[in-house]
Amino acid sequence: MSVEPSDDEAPALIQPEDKAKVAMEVSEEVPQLQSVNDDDAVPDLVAAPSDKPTSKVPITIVTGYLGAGKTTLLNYILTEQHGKKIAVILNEFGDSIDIEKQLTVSDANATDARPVDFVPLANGCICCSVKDVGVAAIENLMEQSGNFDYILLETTGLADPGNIAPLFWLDDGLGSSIFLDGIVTLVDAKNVLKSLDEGFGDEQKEDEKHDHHGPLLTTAHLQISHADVILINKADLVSAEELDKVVNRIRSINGLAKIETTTRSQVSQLEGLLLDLHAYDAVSDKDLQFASKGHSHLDPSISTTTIHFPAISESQVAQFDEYLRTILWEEQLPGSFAYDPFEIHRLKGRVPVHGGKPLLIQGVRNMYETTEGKQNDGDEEEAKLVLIGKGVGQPAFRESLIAILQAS
Ligand SMILES: Nc1nc2c(ncn2[C@@H]2O[C@H](COP(=O)(O)OP(=O)(O)OP(=O)(O)O)[C@@H](O)[C@H]2O)c(=O)[nH]1
Ligand SMILES: [Zn+2]
Repeated sequence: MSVEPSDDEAPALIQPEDKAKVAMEVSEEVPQLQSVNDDDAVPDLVAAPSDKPTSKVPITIVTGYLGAGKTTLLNYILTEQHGKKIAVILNEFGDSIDIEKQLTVSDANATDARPVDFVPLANGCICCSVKDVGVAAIENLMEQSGNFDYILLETTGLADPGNIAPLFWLDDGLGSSIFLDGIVTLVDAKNVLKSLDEGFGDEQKEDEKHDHHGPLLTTAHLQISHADVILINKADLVSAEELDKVVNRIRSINGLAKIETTTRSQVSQLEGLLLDLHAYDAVSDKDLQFASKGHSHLDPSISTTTIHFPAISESQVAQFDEYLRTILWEEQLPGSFAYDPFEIHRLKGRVPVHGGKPLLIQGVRNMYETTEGKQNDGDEEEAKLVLIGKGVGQPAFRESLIAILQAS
C-alpha cells in the first residue's frame, strides 16, 4: 500500500515507527460512521454490539501550567448547559494525583477513601481518574460505563501534549472508539511570561537549562505550541498593557490557535471553542490565514511560520509527500541546503492540486495525515504550509520544498 494520498479516498495516518504499515483513517467524508441510526450504514470494520454506540467519542485534552485554571474550567463546563454527557478524566501520568483536584471536580461521594471508577456529576456527567491513560484504558472505561458523548482529559501541569496527542490520534484499524477533537491550553496571564523566559516552576527542565546552549524550551512553550485553543486566564490579575504583551508573545509562538482571554476560565462559548473543535479534521483556508500574516519573532525558542508556494500538479504530489516525510520523520530538509537543526511540533497545510482536490495536511510532531478536501473553490492558486516549532523560520524550508517540487 502506498502512502500517497492520491491513491485512495481514505487518508493515511502515518507513523514513522512503521513506515511500511499505513493505517487507514476513515475520513469525515465517509458518511456511514457518522450516522449511528442508519441501519444500512453500519460499516463492516466496526464490530459494534447493539448496545454500544458506533460513532466515535470526541476527546478534548485540557492542558496548562500548574494552577493556570484547568480545574476551574472543567467545573465551569460541567455546570453550563451543553446537552452532553461528559466524562471527565483526571490524568496523573505518574505524578502524584492532586487530591484537592479530585474533590473539586467530583461531588461529595468522592470524599470517602475508596477509589472510585466513576463519580456522578451534574448534567448526567461522570468523573473518573485513570492511572494508565492509554487508549485501551479509556476504551475499557467506556465499555463499563455505557454511554457518554464527550471526554475531557485534564492533564497534570507538567505534561507535554506532544506526547499525549498521538495516543488519541489513532487509526480505525485499531478499532479506536474515540477521536482527538482538540487541545486546549490554559495559561496564567500573570506568570506565563516568566514561565517562558525562565522555565518558572519547571523542575523537569532545570537540568536542561544548564546543559544546553541556545534559547530555553520550557514546558510552557510545549503546551502553547501544541494547542488548538489557548485560554489566557487570570486576566483580572494583570493590566491591559500586560495582557496585550502576553497575547502578542503567545500569538508569535502559535499563530494557528484560537486565543481568548478569560477570568475564572469563563469562556465566551463552549461549542467550537472547547467542544467540537474538529481541530484535526478539515483544514480550511481561513484556519491558515492568521498564521500567514504573522512574522513576529517575539519568542526566541518557538515560532510559527507559513511557507507560501504555488498550487502543485498531480505529478508533484509524490514529491510533496517525500518532503513531508523528510522533514517530519528524518528531521532534515531534502536537498543540499544549509540549515540549523529544527523541531516541528505542529503542522497544517492546504495545497491545491491542478485539476484535482486540494490536499489537507495535519501533523503533530512526526505524525502526519493527508486528506483530500472538497474540489478547489474557484482558482485556488496558492498553497500554504504552516509550521510551528523550533527553527522553522529558516528560508531553507521553502527553498528545499521548491527544489524538490521542481525536480519532478
Ligand atoms: N484571580 C483569579 N484566580 C483564579 C482564576 N482562575 C482560577 N483561579 C484560582 O486559581 C487557583 C488554581 O486554579 P485551578 O483551576 O485549580 O488550576 P489548575 O490548573 O487546575 O491547577 P493544577 O491542577 O494544580 O495544575 C484556584 O484557587 C482558582 O480559584 C482567575 O481567572 N483569576
Ligand atoms: Zn487542576
